[in-house]
Amino acid sequence: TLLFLKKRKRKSQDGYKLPPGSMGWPYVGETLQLYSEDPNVFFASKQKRYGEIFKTHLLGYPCVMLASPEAARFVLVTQAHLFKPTYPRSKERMIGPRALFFHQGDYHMRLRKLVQGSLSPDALRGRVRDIERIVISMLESWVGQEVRTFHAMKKLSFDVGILTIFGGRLDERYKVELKRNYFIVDKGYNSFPTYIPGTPYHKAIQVSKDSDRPASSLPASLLLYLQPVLVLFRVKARKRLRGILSEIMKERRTKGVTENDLLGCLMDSRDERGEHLNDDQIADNIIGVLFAAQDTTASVMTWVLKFLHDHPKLLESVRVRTPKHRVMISSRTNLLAGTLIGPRHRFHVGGANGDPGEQRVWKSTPDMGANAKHGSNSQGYLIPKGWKVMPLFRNIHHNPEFFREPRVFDPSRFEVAPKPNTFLPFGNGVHACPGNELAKLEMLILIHHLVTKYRWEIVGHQGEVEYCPFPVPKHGLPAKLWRVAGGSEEAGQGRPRA
Ligand code: HEM
Repeated sequence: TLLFLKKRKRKSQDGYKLPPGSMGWPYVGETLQLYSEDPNVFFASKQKRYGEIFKTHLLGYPCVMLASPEAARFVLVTQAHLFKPTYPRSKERMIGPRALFFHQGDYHMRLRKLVQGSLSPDALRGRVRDIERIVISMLESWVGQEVRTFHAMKKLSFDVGILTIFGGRLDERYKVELKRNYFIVDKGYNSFPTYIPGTPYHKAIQVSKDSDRPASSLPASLLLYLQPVLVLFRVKARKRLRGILSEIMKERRTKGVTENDLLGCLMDSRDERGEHLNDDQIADNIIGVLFAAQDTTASVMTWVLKFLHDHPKLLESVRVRTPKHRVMISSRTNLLAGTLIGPRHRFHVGGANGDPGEQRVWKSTPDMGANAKHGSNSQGYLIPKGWKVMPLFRNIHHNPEFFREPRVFDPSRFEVAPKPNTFLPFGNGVHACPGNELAKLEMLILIHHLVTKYRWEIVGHQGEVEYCPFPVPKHGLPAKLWRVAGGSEEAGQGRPRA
């Protein structure tokens, strides 16, 4: 049973104690261990050793990790009011402290309603054609070239994010400037800023994974010395993003434009006292949604390409079903993942190899880290005030008790609905993802066009996973794409010669 204690004094009376676990070294705790090994292995080995609730010390904070569905629900839903979402300060600064992720209570609810409204199936109905246009243009620009799938998908989800936020009429020069500055900020956002050899951040700046970013051609040692300059560069890019948003808002106000996109909803909103949101509040939330919409969706779409490629029978059955549902994409937007491709072939959002939602916990947008406001007790353990609490979606999704052979890609597992609270790709409770319908729509449109008009080949050996921090196939899954007529290899131009 889940109880909570208002006062730590009761701890000794009731005999509640801290969960088992290790706090590691003074100050650094177990941070280096987490960052120098596969996070799957790190958390799975802890769970194996200490059970579903364990303590550790990461990034300077004592933490309690929750790998049980009931304990995660306790923090996210039933006792959510006892926990305050927190992020590393560097990330809060990058996104902007007024973004909804960092808040609880009335301000959070007000913003959440606005964001949710502009991402609802009703609002998305008018965006389908534009999303299709973006998807087709991305796929056509890929034909005949080797491209890292993850980067292509990042660009796709960025463009869809811009469409949802600013509608279909944003001036091209604004789009170019937003993209240029956003990707500079993004580069630093997901890295753990340390120069300690062996850590992913250190490796990332030694061997850039990003072929289309200019810094990658610089020698590693020079990059190390350039880090403080790069940080300043990012701060400048964040300021520039804010500046562009001000210009767009000013232009709309001068011209008296009212739009039903996210920016329009935020600009028009008034609270019960008739007060508008100020420009800082609007800007932080726009930048926040851009971040939340990007690597999450891009990493899932990268896995979709990989799994369809690796499972030709699945690809064929998706192709055969898709034309029947083609009309549905343009006429309805209340599609759920799986509707288009049939229940038998539902994708496990988050993939068998990881869970983008949970990656947020440590290194990305909406972090599940929470400060227990009171000493609280989960399944008989004490969570002292000020400790971070992290629901571990990854461990829950990989628990063989809930998902047989969890690491095997087997979409048929979803023919039977998962047990309650065991499958949470979009989170749970008041902070659950308001962009889930858009993400599913975007994926459906991509899958539809991919399987009906294109085939692709993965370049190089692909077995390993890297964390950016979302799990993606190594090097972002380099792949070549070509067109096929009628969706079948035989009828089309066929595989291009190398
Ligand atoms: C496959 C893609 C996606 C996945 C797996 C995903 C997952 C999640 C998860 C797990 C959360 C909850 C985090 C928490 O509880 O703190 C979340 C929150 C959020 N997501 Fe998504 N997301 C995706 C796509 C999107 C998109 C496309 C958008 C917007 C266009 C979006 C906007 C947001 C926002 C604004 C929040 C914060 C909500 C709040 O704090 O109230 N997400 N997402």
